[in-house]
Amino acid sequence: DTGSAAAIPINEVDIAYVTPVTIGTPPQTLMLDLDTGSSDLWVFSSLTPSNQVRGQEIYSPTKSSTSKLLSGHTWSIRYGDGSGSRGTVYTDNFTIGGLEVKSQAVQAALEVSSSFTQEQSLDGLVGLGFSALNTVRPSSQLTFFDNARPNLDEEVFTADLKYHATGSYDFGFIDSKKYAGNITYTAVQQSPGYWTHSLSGYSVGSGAFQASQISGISDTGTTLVYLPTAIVTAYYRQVQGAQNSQYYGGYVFPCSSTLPTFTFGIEGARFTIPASYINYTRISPTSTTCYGGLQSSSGLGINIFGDVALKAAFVVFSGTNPPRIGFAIK
Ligand SMILES: Cc1c(C=O)c(-c2nnc3c4c(C[n+]5cc6c(C)n(C)c(C)c6c(Cl)n5)n(C)c(C)c4cnn23)c(C)n1C
Repeated sequence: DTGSAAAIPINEVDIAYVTPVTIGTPPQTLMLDLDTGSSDLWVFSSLTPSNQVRGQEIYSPTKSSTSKLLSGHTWSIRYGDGSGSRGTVYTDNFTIGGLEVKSQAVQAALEVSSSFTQEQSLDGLVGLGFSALNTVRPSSQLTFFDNARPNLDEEVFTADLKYHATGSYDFGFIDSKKYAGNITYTAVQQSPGYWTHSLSGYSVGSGAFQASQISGISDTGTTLVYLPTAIVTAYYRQVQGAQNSQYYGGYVFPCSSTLPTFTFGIEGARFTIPASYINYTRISPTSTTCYGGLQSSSGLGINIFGDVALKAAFVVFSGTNPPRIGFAIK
């Protein structure tokens, strides 16, 4: 089997991408954020208190003839930005881009934090990390990818995220029309459950490539890129008027400043993030101060290759044994 679905930016600065999925019988369509940085599939539901729902589509298990309560099971998740949700669990038919998994664990939210309530275009998440990270208890549940794997033509899914445009996620095949040249693969360390791998180094603008192993996670659910302070300061040293603002919680600079590109290495291959991706957003609609798409990972305990980096490449998440991740120019 294979599947292919759109990855649609939810706002004009690609703060997150959502993908239409269908759940249950008859099919209920929700727009979910496919997130390689977590492993819970959770949705706004008919069980979510109405004062926590503001425009989101909801999953109503009672309206689905194929839903089954996974009795006695609960879940609770906290994300890197402090947001979170918790709830109960059903199994139901779940389809992304024509690829169906019967009896997928669908985690119905009983409570969501305010940042989810405020984001009306996001109806939940589909975790595509390793199932070891799933928070359902007493027995953890498998991700959509892990459930689909035995039926996939190839044990892969790919992410083709785009800058200010709709991209795609494919399951079970690698579409050679979506990239140029070769795919460079590198090893993935799957514990504790993220798609953890190393960059082989970086360069700023036209500067020399600095070879160094930088371990981090490729995370489609994180907006920006978080790298070691030494690398980030080297980058913003090239930006007139840049400063690391306590007030704004990161590197900001005059929107009129010229930004260099940022290049990262995967093994021997090189991928360049255009300056426009790193000139992320004005700190407020009328401000002339802009917030950077490259920020420091100090204090996070992990480096995160988020959407600002991933949208500069075609990325193959390979569930082979051992797992690996591949990057190609597009
Ligand atoms: C260690 C870490 C992160 C780890 O991942 C992280 C982060 N970065 N984007 C996101 C997340 C997103 C993407 N996302 C980011 C958003 C921001 C910054 N704002 C203002 C809105 C309205 C957002 C929405 Cl709707 N969506 N989503 C949906 C979730 C659940 C995230 C959790 N964390 N997260 C941050 C900011 N930090 C420090």
